[in-house]
Amino acid sequence: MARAKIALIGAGMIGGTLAHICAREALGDVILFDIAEGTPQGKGLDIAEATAVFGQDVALKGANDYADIAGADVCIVTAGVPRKPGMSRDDLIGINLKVMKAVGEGIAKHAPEAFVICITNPLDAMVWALQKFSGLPKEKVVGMAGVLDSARFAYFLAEKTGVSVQDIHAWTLGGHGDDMVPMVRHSTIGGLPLPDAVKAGFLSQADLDAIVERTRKGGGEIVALLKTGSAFYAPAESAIAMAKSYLLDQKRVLPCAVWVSGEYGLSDLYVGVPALIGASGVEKVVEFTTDESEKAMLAKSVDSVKGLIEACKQQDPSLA
Ligand SMILES: NC(=O)C1=CN([C@@H]2O[C@H](COP(=O)(O)OP(=O)(O)OC[C@H]3O[C@@H](n4cnc5c(N)ncnc54)[C@H](O)[C@@H]3O)[C@@H](O)[C@H]2O)C=CC1
Ligand SMILES: O=C([O-])CC(=O)C(=O)O
Repeated sequence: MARAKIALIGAGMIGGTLAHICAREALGDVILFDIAEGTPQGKGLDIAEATAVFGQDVALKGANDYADIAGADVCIVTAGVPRKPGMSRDDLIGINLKVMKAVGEGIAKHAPEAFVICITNPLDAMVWALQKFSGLPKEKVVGMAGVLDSARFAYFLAEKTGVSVQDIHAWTLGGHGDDMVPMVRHSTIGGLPLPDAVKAGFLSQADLDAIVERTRKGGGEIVALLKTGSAFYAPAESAIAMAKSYLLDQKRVLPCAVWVSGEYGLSDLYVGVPALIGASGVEKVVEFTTDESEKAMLAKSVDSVKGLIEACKQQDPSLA
């Protein structure tokens, strides 16, 4: 079988990391696309030279022309700008919405059959705009945030309790902002829902509350440390998990920003929910039971996403 073709739109910190993982895992041949001349070519060549060390026969190519993404099976979009300390993700709309227009049109023209994973922030609004600008089927355009948010939640729980990250399953719902909803009742340590894990003495309620808060602000914590940009290793790994589920038809259930049509009482927007990803793209949305407090938190998070979508429509009336 021919190798898959993976187009990385944006060859910055996350794009370069994605290319490295794609090559090491031989997920497919990689096109690194960027508007910056030399950056995608340089990163592509650097990683291509590394393939002779780790022994994978994959091709990597840098490009500044959308024609090079032709026929891509997967496009992972990180084009745009990241935030710096003192900024919120929402402050990026002005620049990144314009980038999504160019990227959406490029993908529509050259890779309309691709499964598209958007990472650019503010995530829920940018994936919504990317789907509109590209006109690709909604089940083939998804946003990466929940895999990252729930990975942070799981890691903090593992760090606090000493239990292997492999036996912690954490879930978050909602938009990728500080009011995201870590799902305490549905997340488990060794199979125990977190309230039971507290009763069993794995961690205290105060520890759990602090971890929920730290998860919500996890992106900002890294921005404050790095000072020049935002997280890139964990975001890249998270998008790779989604790409693999599509390419290998793994049918994993992963928290992703997907188009909702009635699930959780929501419709006509992109928001983070558990989604089954297989060869057809988003094949199913999994609906957790939600109690009154979870419903209220989700509603607040969704309101933030709706506000961002309104801001996009005001900036670009073609989206209205
Ligand atoms: N959804 C999530 O969970 C996360 C989202 N992000 C977001 O991902 C985005 C990328 O982050 P990084 O890779 O760290 O940024 P970066 O600045 O290292 O890379 C962005 C790249 O996009 C390129 N670019 C800018 N305009 C472009 C255009 N019109 N067409 C093609 N390429 C273009 C730039 O030249 C640059 O190489 C940011 O918006 C950031 O906020 C970052 C972490 C997590
Ligand atoms: O916080 C940021 O700006 C980048 C991001 O979305 C994350 O790391 O969760």
